[in-house]
Amino acid sequence: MTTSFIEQPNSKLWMAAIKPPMYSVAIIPVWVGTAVAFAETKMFHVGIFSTFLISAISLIAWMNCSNDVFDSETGIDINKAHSLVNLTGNKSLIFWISNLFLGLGILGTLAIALWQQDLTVIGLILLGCGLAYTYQGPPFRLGYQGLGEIICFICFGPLVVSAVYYSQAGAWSMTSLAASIIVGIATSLILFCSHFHQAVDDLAAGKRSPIVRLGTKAGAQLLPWFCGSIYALTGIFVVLQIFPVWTLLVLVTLPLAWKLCTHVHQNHDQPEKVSNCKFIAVTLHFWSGLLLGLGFVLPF
Ligand SMILES: C/C(=C\COP(=O)(O)OP(=O)(O)O)CCC[C@H](C)CCC[C@H](C)CCCC(C)C
Ligand SMILES: O=C(O)C1=CC(=O)c2ccccc2C1=O
Repeated sequence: MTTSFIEQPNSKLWMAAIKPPMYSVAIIPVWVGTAVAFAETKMFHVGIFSTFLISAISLIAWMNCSNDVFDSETGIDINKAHSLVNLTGNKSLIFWISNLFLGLGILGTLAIALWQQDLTVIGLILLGCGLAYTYQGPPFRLGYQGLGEIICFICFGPLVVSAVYYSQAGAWSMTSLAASIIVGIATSLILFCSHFHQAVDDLAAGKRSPIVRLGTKAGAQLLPWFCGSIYALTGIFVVLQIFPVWTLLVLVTLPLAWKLCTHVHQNHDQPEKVSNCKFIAVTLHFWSGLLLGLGFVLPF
């Protein structure tokens, strides 16, 4: 079961509701897309980089606030003390705050489009926002059908990394597409891990997450393949000379991936023990993304 309403102090619940570590999922695609663009064009537009970073953070805030609003309508968050809607008791306030973040995120990317005199970036981000809405918003709620990981991969991988690359270089790149696959997988891994401790509540609320569909044991067995694909693909892209050899720095995160897989393997059916695996996945995503980007920038 998820956290009960009486177990934790309010400040802890607010931190859990705001989810500060989760904002690294906004930073990494912007960093990697920009690093690949710098490696290929030797140019770096600091204004576009900073604007993209602020927009991406606003869009994650939109996703997280609106997630609590939409989940309050299905009853799935009834036991979730760290829901912003449950904490404030004011769904419409959280709804309007989420819209404010969405507006900020879109305005930022619009500014980049105007800067570039090209609507490509705003087009890609609007597509990402539309897909993100289908994950949790009515009438779609595709996350409830177990499609969240695929949506997450497309949005945080090819869509956003390509948009960031384009915002810097004004063109497309095979290397950026290859890098986006790694970022997309590492981000979907976070969402996948976030379902282990919620399997019982999700099943009761009719949410067929991949862990509800597979069971926690099969989910734990799938995890090493999921993590392994990050390293295997990086190696393949280096051998194919799509990535510089320095991107093998990603291998430094292997102990973290090992920690994640063994922790989930041992505790997959114990919600209170496995619940922190999402944050191990966030750490893995952050360091693998940081080192991947560094691998592109270091040769200069
Ligand atoms: C809110 C998300 C996951 C949480 O879902 P869940 O309902 O399981 O959570 P709780 O258990 O805490 O209730 C994130 C889902 C991500 C989504 C599939 C894709 C988001 C796309 C971005 C908005 C696109 C822009 C990204 C930016 C970096 C430019
Ligand atoms: O609250 C969560 O579980 C998640 C929030 C979030 O913004 C995100 C973004 C990208 C991948 C996964 C997740 C979450 O799991």
